[in-house]
Order: sequence, then structure tokens, then C-alpha cells
Amino acid sequence: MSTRPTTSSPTASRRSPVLDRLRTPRGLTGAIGALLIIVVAVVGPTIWGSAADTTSVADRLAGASLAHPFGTDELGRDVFARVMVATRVSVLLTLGATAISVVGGVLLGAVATVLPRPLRRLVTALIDILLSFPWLLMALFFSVIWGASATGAMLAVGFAGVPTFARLTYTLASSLIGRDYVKAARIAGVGQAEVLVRHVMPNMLPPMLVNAAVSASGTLLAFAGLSFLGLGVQAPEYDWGRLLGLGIARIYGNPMAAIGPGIALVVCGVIFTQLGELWNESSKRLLGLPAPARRRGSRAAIEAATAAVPTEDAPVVEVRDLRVAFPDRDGRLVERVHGISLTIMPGEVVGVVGESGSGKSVSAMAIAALLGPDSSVQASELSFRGIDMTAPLTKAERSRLGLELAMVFQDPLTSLNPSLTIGKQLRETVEVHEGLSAAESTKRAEAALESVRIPLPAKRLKQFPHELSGGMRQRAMIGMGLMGRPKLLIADEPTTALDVTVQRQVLRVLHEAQEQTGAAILLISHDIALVSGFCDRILVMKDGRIVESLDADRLHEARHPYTRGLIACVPDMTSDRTMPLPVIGAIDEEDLPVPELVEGPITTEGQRA
Ligand SMILES: Nc1ncnc2c1ncn2[C@@H]1O[C@H](COP(=O)(O)OP(=O)(O)OP(=O)(O)O)[C@@H](O)[C@H]1O
Repeated sequence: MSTRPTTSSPTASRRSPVLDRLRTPRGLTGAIGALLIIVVAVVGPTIWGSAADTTSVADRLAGASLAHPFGTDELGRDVFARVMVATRVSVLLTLGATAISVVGGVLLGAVATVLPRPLRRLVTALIDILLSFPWLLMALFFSVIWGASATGAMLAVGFAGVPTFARLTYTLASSLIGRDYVKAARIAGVGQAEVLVRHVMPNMLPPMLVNAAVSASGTLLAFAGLSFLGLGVQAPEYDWGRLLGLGIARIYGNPMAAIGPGIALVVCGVIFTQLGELWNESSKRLLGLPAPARRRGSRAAIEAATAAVPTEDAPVVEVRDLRVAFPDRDGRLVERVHGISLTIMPGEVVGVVGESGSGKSVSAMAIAALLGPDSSVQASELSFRGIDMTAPLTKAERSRLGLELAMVFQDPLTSLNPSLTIGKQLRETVEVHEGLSAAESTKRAEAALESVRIPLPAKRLKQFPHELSGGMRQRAMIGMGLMGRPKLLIADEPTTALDVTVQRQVLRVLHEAQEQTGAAILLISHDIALVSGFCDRILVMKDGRIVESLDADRLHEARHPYTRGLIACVPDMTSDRTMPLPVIGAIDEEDLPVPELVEGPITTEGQRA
């Protein structure tokens, strides 16, 4: 058995990503260009300041020459020197306006993401309305409000860019919040603000940087436009836009007076865009952001969490009449899980099989209280080791849940946060809930990786998820579950995305983890053969109901036609390979059960606070 090679060699992973990018033509142009802009902006006024301000009647309106590459203006001042001096004001205004757009947009977008549904809709609608106005029109509108000045133009251009970044932030954050690694962090008891800062924001950074850089180029042009219209920088100050406006007035006499500032604008715009690309490529590998100040679990909280622990032979999971509904497009609740009941005892390995859409994942997510705020979860009982999962969780309960419940999701690439090293992700739970030091948690993480058969654990802990093969990532997820005191491991199609050899490794590791810790397992799969070989008990789901529950070794006694159909589809050594696979009782479209509509408002009961 062999694992697939990792996606990058150790040598490659040791090289600095920034240096890697700087070796490319784009990286080199971006870096040299940025350096040039900074140098000119800093020393420009000192070097060219006097030439830019010295008037000379004899040299009035001179054309381009060696002494005056861009000619002179109506007071005989050197236009080239003025372009160089204007670099500082132009770049500072551009950076200021871009910063206002980015900071304002990110704040508005982040707030919209965490607002309750009706308010969220209101804010996003407002953002969309603002976006429907052309950006330059908004900038003009604001500049009339704040008046014609450099500061007024900066505020106007900056605020006009806020809706674009708010929309981008909202879209990115909404999609990232649904990722498996964010769900895993929530299971680990990481608070909403920390999830946003640690797991969502870093992954938004690459597209944000690119957009900020592209927007900086646009902003530069917007200033040129405003100054050209007399709404931007006012005399005696000048920026490239104003110089362009003055140059255009006499373009037929001395074209270089207009072309000169134009060249500065284009070159600076191109450099901003190149920088954006450079950041984008580098940040994909650079984002191992420092861990936030460690929130050590207070001894009192840990003791409280331990005090409420139920006896070891009590059920791990108790579910009675669980119903889950989601709103349809018209906001009406449609029930997808219709009153299922199940009990999972300590150390029991329970498999859930059923066709796509039968409600397997939704039921598991409800058990872990991980369904989104739009869902409605109702049950006469829904508890995990004595914790009522239908009520908001206390701090102690969240701590216990973080240590005792672990999840392994289907897609190993989305189950781990791409911007954090494996080590940081493994250590998070125990550092937060058990107050372990970095050294202690690293030691435990190494042991966890060793127990899931990942070689060279110390090295792996320092790597990012993309540097591990798919099977290794999945085993690292299982290892993450072993960091606490796991009592239940929910594995939702953990092997579907893996090839057959790696599937066996992952299942073996899951089995060993169960033996080591005595944790119960809830294994979700489409594959009844896989589940029957791995589990003690099998629950068969169809159309949101458990239609049959039976011991894995008594599968042949299955009574429900759907279960029998599933079993008949599994080929064995005696199957005739020339015959087509049996079809599970063809269902007439008209016979499909109509989803039940639930009366009443959408509730968010059962969701974790
Ligand atoms: N957030 C949601 N909003 C609306 N409907 C949802 C949502 N999540 C799941 N559903 C619906 O609930 C039903 C059950 O989905 P679920 O993901 O549990 O199926 P499943 O049995 O796990 O299928 P699969 O094996 O394909 O993952 C499906 O009809 C699905 O469309």
C-alpha cells in the first residue's frame, strides 16, 4: 500500500514563496516598479522640488528638449520635475482612497455576513442598489458633497469604492463560512468572531489583495478625472491628474506636457496591477498567519465541563423525533428529515446508508448542531452525552463538545483550512479548551499524527494542507479528532473522494482510532458493502426517514424492499459479470413523496449560539 506523493517537494516548500515569485518577470517588474515609485515619492520633492517651482519667463511654454524632457509650462517651470514631485501626492491620495474603500467595504460586508436574515437582506439589497450606480458617478456625487479639494476627492473616491468591497467580502465570507473546516472549527468550540478572523478572513486575503491593487489603478485614474474636471487637487498643489489637465490644454503646442503625466499614470497603474498578482501568488503559500493570542481554557471552565460528564455507559447520542426543515425560495419551510429517532451507545459503530438526498448529512449535522441559522431543527430529544443540542450551549458544554465530538468530512481538501499549517489546526482545540502550552500541544499533535500512521509527524505539522496527499489530509482530520477525548466521530462519506487503496488505509485508521479511544462512530456512506464491513449496526435512510435498522451481521434478514435492493446491487464472487446490475425498484415520479410543508415561522432553535 502506498500513499500518493505530496504535491510539492520538501525543497520547494522550504523556498520562500516571495523569492519564488520575484524570480518571474512579472514579480521582478512589480517589485522594481514599486521600489521606484516609493523612492520617487520619498525623495522626489527634494531632488526636483526647486526645478518644479522655479519660474523662468525666458523658458515659457518651451517644447520637449534634453534640458526639459516634457517641456515647460506657462510660467517656465519644468514639467518633468513637476511630474516627479507630483508622485507623492498622487500615490498618497490613491493609497488613502483605496484604504477607505477596502476597510469600509470589509467592515460592511463582514457585518452583513453575521446579521440575522431580515437585516442581512436589507443590507445586501442596499449594497446592490449602490453597486448599480456607476462608480465614477458616485465619486462625482460625493466630491460635490465634500467640496473640491484633495481630501474631499480622496473621501469621495474612497467611499464610492466601499460597495464593491462590501459585496466582495459578503460573497467570499458567505461561501467560506459553509466550508467544512469552518464547521470543524465551530465543532471545536471556536467563537464566531475568531472563526471570522482566523478561518474566514485569511482565506479572503488573496482575492482582496488583487481587487485592492486593481482598484488602486482605477482610483489613480479617478483622481486624474476629478482633478481634470477641477474637483480634485487645487492650485497651488498639483497631482498627475491636474498636470494632465494643464497639458491637454496645449497638446498641439507641446504634446509631451500631456503625455508625460499620462505615462506616469499608466506606469503606476500597471505596477499596482503587477503587485496585486505578485501578492496573490505569494499569499497562497504565505498565509500561515500567527496564531491569535491563545485563549487558554480556564481551569474552572474545564472543571465545569468535566463535572457534568455523564456515566460511561449512558448513550452518546439520543435522538427522538428529529425533524429538519429548510426554507424554500418563497420562505416557506419544507421538511427534509421527517421525525427520525436513533441511539448511539459508547463505542458503537453505526453506519447510515441511503441514496443521495435521503437526509443522511442533514441528520448528522443536526446531531452536531451545525446546521445554518436558516434551518429549523425540532426534536423531542436531541442530546450528545447529556448536552441538550436544541438549546444554546453554555461555555462549559461548548468546551466539552470541542473535545468529545469530532467530524471527518467528504472532501479532504475543503475540510482543512488552506491558510493554516496542519499543526496550528490540530493544536487549536486543546489549546483553547485544555489550556495546553504550544510545546505540550505540539507533542500531542505529533502523537496524534503518529497514531493515524502519518510518517515524519514533526515535519507534517509545519506543512500546509495542499502539501499533503488526499489520504493523508483525511488521516490528519481523524488525527485532529484524536487531539481531545473523542466520544463520537462523525465521518460523512470520508472515503468517497479517495481512490480504493487510500480508502482502505483511511478506514483502517478510523477503525484503529475507534479501538484506541473507545469512541463511537457514525459513518455516513452510499456504499452498503463498505458500511456492513465496518459497522456494528446499519440505519437505512430514504426520503428523510429511517426505513430500517439492523445489525451488520444480519443484513441478509433485511425486510424493507429498498434495503434489499441496495444489498442486491452489491456484486459478490458468484455474481454473473455479464448481467447488468439489478435496478432498485424503479420509482415512478408520481409516486415520490411530496415534501411536507411546515406551518409557522422559521425557527433557529437548536443552532449553536
Ligand atoms: N441548507 C439547505 N437548504 C435547503 N435544503 C437543504 C439544505 N441542506 C440540505 N438540503 C436538502 O435536504 C435534503 C437532504 O440532504 P442531505 O445532504 O442530508 O442528503 P444526503 O442523504 O446526505 O445526500 P448526499 O449523499 O448526496 O450528501 C436534500 O433534499 C437537500 O437538498
